[in-house]
Amino acid sequence: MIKVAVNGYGTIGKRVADAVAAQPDMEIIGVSKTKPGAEAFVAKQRGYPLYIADITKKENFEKAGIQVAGSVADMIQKADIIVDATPGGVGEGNRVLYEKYGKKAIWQGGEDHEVAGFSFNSSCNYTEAIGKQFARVVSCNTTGLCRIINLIDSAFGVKKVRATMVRRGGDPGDVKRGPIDAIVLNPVTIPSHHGPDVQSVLPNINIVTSAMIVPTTLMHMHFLNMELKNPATKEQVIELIKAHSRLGLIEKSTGITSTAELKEYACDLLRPRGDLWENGIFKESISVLEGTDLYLFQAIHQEADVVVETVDCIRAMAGRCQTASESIAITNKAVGLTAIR
Ligand SMILES: NC(=O)C1=CN([C@@H]2O[C@H](COP(=O)(O)OP(=O)(O)OC[C@H]3O[C@@H](n4cnc5c(N)ncnc54)[C@H](O)[C@@H]3O)[C@@H](O)[C@H]2O)C=CC1
Ligand SMILES: O=C(OP(=O)(O)O)[C@H](O)COP(=O)(O)O
Repeated sequence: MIKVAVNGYGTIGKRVADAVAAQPDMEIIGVSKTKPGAEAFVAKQRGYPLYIADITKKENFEKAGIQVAGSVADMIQKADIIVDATPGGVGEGNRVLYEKYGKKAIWQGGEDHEVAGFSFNSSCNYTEAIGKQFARVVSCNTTGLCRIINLIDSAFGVKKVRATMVRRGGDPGDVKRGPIDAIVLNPVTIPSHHGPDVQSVLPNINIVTSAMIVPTTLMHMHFLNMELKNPATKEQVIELIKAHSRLGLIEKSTGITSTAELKEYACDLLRPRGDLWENGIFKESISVLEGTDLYLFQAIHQEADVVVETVDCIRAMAGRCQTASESIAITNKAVGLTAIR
């Protein structure tokens, strides 16, 4: 069993912990928090040993009835690999600890590519991660972009991508975030950071992105245009999407034309936490104009899509599966991911 620690048991960390615990070849040896709170109680209920960043705060946890297994340094020493899901910018400072104990570590998309020197997406560069000490799973938006762009590029060649991201303001539990009543250009400059981030995984893709933030918490929405090198038909694109286990297709007959209805659908399908690990591509939006001009809308569940990628990244770095398809199949089966059709 691969011994996995999750440093930072928040929105992403708690999902990664459950996904790892569900795998046949991995186990959670500990998760970490800074303060006692609802997520610490969830960790206790799940039976994950809880470690804390600042051991002098141990009493605060114990007073709240939460047992502390030790410090983050203790946790790291017990693990084969650490998933760092601390808030963006915090994880970079943890690298010295992972180096000190000679451990493998995976960061999330809030950190810069340079923190690991390697950015990961299961469908695009799984084999490059095999045996690596450090990797970064790209952000939720970049993950959603990489999946579809790489698929289309492999089949028809992509000359140029233009994409606009309508980003959720914060996660459902992020009560202090906004905006409450605005569409914020974020960033106001073009290109946004998403294009270069896609290129950290797919260096040969010519891409320009722009982004804004809106007052919603459920999902992001992407508008994508890909100029193709070779002609394609709408039907061919749909067949390719259907064959990809992490690209979901939203049929007209569902009546779903929004993130809210899509999230409700995922909840009604009894996905854990209503998580949509796959891209939600609106079938009706797929259009190929003049043979080489592909357009589509896709919804991305920011809290979920990177979770399954992180599990594959663990398996690749541990050297357990030599191909992406093998690892993706194990991960999907263990969490119960069958892409929506
Ligand atoms: N929330 C999202 O939609 C997505 C987040 N990401 C990335 O995932 C990473 C984590 O983000 P979230 O889960 O949203 O953050 P979060 O704020 O929900 O969770 C972070 C957790 O880390 C803990 N923490 C803070 N400092 C710590 C420290 N020094 N040591 C140990 N634990 C510490 C906090 O108590 C909290 O439980 C970031 O890099 C973010 O950019 C990536 C994709 C989507
Ligand atoms: O990494 C993300 O988005 P991004 O790809 O737009 O940077 C996640 O949705 C987290 O974004 P946040 O930094 O707004 O919490």
